[in-house]
Amino acid sequence: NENNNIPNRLLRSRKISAVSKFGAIYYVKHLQRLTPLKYLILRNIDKRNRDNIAMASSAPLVMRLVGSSIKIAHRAGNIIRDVMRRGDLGIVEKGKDDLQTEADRSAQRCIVASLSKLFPNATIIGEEGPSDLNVTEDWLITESNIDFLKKHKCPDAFVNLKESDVVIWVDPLDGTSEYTQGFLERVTVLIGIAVNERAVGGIIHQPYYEHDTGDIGRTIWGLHGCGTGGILPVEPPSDRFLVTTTRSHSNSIVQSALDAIAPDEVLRVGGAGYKVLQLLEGKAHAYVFASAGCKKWDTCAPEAVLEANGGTLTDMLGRHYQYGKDVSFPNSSGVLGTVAGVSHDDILAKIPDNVKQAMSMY
Ligand SMILES: Nc1ncnc2c1ncn2[C@@H]1O[C@H](COP(=O)(O)O)[C@@H](OP(=O)(O)O)[C@H]1O
Ligand SMILES: [Mg+2]
Ligand SMILES: [Mg+2]
Ligand SMILES: [Mg+2]
Repeated sequence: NENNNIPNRLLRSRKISAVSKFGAIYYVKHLQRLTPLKYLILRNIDKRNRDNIAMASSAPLVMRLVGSSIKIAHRAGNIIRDVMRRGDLGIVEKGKDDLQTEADRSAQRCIVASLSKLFPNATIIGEEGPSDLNVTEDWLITESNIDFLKKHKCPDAFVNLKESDVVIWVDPLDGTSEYTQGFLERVTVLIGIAVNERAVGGIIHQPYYEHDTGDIGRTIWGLHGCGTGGILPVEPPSDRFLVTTTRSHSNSIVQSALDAIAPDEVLRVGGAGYKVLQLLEGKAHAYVFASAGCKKWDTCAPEAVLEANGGTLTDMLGRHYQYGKDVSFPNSSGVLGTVAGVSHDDILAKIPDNVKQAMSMY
């Protein structure tokens, strides 16, 4: 389980490092307290810490992007829980059915400040617009997930990737409406990595996911050519066809698409990130949203994670969205996601012309 207490952990690793450096002196001075065995253990921990720091800074760019984003999304999740615990959500209405809270603002500041410090030449676009990046040390995450870096090799396609070719799409809190109404499990933090217009990497952090052990929060990642982690994907049932869609942003076109597909059951839940997690967990076969409401930051990370696991995410006409730095934000032709093993084309074929027309108007 990931350690939430970053300041303490830093403190501990600094202490260990100091003991290791001055170990000989410490050993002479505190003979009774620090046995040779303890000293050797501390020195080993220090060496491991230093190896990890070296690995985190020398790994290929795309691996550092994913490794750091795993840590950063986790920190943003802590901020989201802190705001809720304090109770004052600071809700602002950005537009119709479109809220922003203190958690959206603070989580974005933490994510964008951390990413821009680590990757100054990448383009970073956050849902909440330009943020004040002058944040406390506590919100500046410079660590990387070492486990990810150690266990995975950089896919060949990204070996020569340049920072200036990367666009990072940040949704600091996906499912704001659910957050304000207490459907907390559906809240996610989304960090999507785009290269050459395509969503290739993504992090979906779920701050309120409850593990059987009682621990809270999980982080799912996906990278093209590398697979997914943080979740054990489950296949959906073979005897029923289940579709997931919006809870709070439905309209008649959204409903026509669902009627035409005629699934055995429609799950109405909030959050683009959460709906893709439902696909990976075998709770639904398809995510169908025939509306222009989602934006690039809603789908970049979920698309990359779903596709890294063999699924597909496109618009309602079967086209992949473009995620370059100059694209417009709205996903104006809707969202269709399918899990590995489900035919995307079969579902596309069922979408009626009036829906397709409405989705290609922009
Ligand atoms: N009609 C609409 N107006 C504004 N935002 C919309 C929208 N339809 C979808 N969205 C955005 O798309 C995301 C997923 O929507 P839904 O939960 O309805 O499936 C939400 O992201 P945020 O919560 O990050 O703003 C939501 O705001
Ligand atoms: Mg929003
Ligand atoms: Mg969102
Ligand atoms: Mg959001």
